[in-house]
Amino acid sequence: MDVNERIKAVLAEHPMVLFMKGTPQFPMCGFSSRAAQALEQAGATFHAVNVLADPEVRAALPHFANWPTFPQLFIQGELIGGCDIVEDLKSSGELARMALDVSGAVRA
Ligand SMILES: N[C@@H](CCC(=O)N[C@@H](CS)C(=O)NCC(=O)O)C(=O)O
Repeated sequence: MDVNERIKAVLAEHPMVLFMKGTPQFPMCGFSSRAAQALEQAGATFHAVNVLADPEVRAALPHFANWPTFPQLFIQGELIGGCDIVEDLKSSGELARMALDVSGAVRA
């Protein structure tokens, strides 16, 4: 499976995916740490992919998503954005609503 197929497979398997540097428990970059924290504070259940552990995904995702930096949050296969956008969505309450919608979609 090539790297784009692997990215698509992760996005198909998990409704919320955060591509980040490090893990939510051990983030390796402040931006990734803040995005993961915002998701946790919003009550989101998300799948995290450590791009530092997968150089192929790290190199391919900016082209795949047309977004140059990490972290990158995807919801139901669509790019939502990076740390700034995730924090804005959390502050407005929208991230919690999106997380609820996703969990409802999983239950349905
Ligand atoms: N303002 C950005 C900040 C993210 C950012 O600048 N990330 C850098 C440092 S972690 C990055 O991914 N650089 C490219 C790379 O390391 O591949 C956001 O909202 O996510």
